[in-house]
Amino acid sequence: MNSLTITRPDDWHLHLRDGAMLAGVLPYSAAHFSRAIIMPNLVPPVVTTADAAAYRNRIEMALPPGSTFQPLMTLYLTEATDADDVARGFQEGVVRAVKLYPAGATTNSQSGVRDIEKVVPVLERMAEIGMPLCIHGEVTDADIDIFDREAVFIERVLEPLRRRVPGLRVVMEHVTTKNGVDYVLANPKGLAATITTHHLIINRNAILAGGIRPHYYCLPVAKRETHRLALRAAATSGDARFFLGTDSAPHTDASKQTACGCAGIFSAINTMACLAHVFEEEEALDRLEAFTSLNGPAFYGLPPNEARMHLKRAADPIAFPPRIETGEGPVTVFDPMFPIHWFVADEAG
Ligand SMILES: NC(=O)N[C@@H](CC(=O)O)C(=O)O
Ligand SMILES: [Zn+2]
Ligand SMILES: [Zn+2]
Repeated sequence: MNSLTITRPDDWHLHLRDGAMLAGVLPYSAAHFSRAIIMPNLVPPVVTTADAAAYRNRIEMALPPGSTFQPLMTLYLTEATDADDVARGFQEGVVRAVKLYPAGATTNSQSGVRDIEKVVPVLERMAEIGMPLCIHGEVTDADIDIFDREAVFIERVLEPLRRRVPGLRVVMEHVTTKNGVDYVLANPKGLAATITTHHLIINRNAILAGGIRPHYYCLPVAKRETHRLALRAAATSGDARFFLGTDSAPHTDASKQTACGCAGIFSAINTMACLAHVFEEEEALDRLEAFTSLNGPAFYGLPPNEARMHLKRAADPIAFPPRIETGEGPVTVFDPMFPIHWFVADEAG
């Protein structure tokens, strides 16, 4: 197959940052995606509906002229989050979901939640009104091995939390393990997971074998091959509980290529091309649309986009830029380590 037409995709997990970085990266997401769930881990984080409305406005101001890209806003859950503010934001359509970061789990998560009991009233309110909770599912205990943190989180935090607040709709963000996939498969109601492009492509060897490669370091960290294969099977299965969240997370090269580099992979530019490659490899091109364009809207209670996207396969590999320039400095683009022949034939403005 050399071309494919799908419903225009959405990105259900995206970091756009703010200021000069926002201006530098936003056009790439807006060129391919109609909507995206925007992560709230700014400094300081997006914690109130007013913060979310102001951030949405800054995103809209940074859009290329004529773009119809729609940012779907989230709130960063803290132990001081006000349930009334959350409910108001959801009912007014300003806020689509709340994001739970365990304190210290990832980039800018210092204000995250330490004691789940403290946020139970907010979670109960969300369950009542049908508002989804997006979770960065890793424990932060120093004595838990970094490669085990997702699996341990499911057992120790996620399962008890879901029992404590039945009816809460949960998205396990960027699942990276077979444990995560199996947990979703075993729980038919109110649970879904996003999967990133890069976790379908790299395993942990990409970061560590033959030299340390900071541009493959992200959180949750890529795991061993068996996990990558489980993620591929889930993403290409067509199962409505799995959908795309690129977790495109730009950091400048200076902040990644250093003794203590930031976690995050910037993939907005070539995500759709990489995904077409992966789904072709898995003989599942007919299920790409479910993963990128249908399952996410269904979970979030939104209609799929009316617009279409045309993907084409070129005879020669596509030359994606190795990095982009932003007002904050260069940002390296995800390199899948294989030639990509697919490209998006109709980029939006
Ligand atoms: N994924 C990452 O490695 N980094 C994200 C944070 C996150 O999604 O955990 C970031 O904001 O840089
Ligand atoms: Zn995360
Ligand atoms: Zn993220």
